[in-house]
Amino acid sequence: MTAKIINGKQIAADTQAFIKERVSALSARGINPGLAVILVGDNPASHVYVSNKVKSCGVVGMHSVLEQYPADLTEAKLLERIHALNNDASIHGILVQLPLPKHINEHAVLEAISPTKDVDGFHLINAGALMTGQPRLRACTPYGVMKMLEHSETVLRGAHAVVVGASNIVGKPMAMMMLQAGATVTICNSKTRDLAHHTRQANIVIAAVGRAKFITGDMLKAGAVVIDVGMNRDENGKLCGDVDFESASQIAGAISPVPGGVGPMTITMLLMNTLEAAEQYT
Ligand SMILES: Nc1nc(=O)c2c([nH]1)NC[C@@H]1CN(c3ccc(C(=O)N[C@@H](CCC(=O)O)C(=O)O)cc3)C=[N+]21
Ligand SMILES: [Mg+2]
Repeated sequence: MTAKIINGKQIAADTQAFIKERVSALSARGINPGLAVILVGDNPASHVYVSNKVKSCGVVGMHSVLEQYPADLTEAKLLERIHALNNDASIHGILVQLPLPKHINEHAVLEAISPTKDVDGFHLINAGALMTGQPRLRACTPYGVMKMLEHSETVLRGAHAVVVGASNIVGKPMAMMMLQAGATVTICNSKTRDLAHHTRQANIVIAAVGRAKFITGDMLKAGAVVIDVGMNRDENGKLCGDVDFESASQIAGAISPVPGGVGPMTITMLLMNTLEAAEQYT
């Protein structure tokens, strides 16, 4: 069996076309959605991601501002900037790129962002809203994965989904979204005994462990839908996911690649969240 490819890049392009229409409809009513991205320090990967986010805003006709600060920026200064952006009517979404330098308390920063402008969906209010089944702004990566499952016509209701990884930004919100959609969800973590026993039961596997090519074909049920959230470098420095694509694509029914899978959807759902924030909170 050779798996169908879930093409995140294509789904992202289609979704962006839809976002672009809604942006122009909103602009016609005098509201131009705006995103502020804050980057602290000089992590080269962060620079690439952040410039991609700003570029994507342009593609859908959104306003964006990029604020860059040196690594020694104080937490107080950063909080001051967030408060200013919270009160800036031209800005509907605020994203503080992670990771932050160690001297800055990440939790304090994320909680300082107004929940109505929290387009990452990381604020306690937004995490809690998802948890209690009344989602407001949702974490971009799992939100994007939900769109990928929808586009690949994967049935969630009654299905068994296994999430490998329990982070606050991917694993936990992912599990909540699929649970809400009617799936039976197992959340595995780095300490799970006999992980393959769990993944082999799954109709849907979401790999978000941060270990290159960790999920192999022998760990899958035949025909499973596999979404790879990983972003790693392999032994040759090439970008690769948490799934061993070569073996997994022989067993899976559908699989998302890296690159060209979840990554482009994460950025697209950031735009979607900014649009939703502008539509709902102005
Ligand atoms: N506050 C915050 N929010 C984030 O959403 C956030 C963050 N911090 N810090 C870093 C991670 C990483 N991230 C990516 C998004 C898209 C791609 C992406 O588009 N990847 C392309 C490939 C890119 C390449 O070639 O390097 C793909 O998968 O096809 C990658 C990584 C968002 N993050
Ligand atoms: Mg990808």
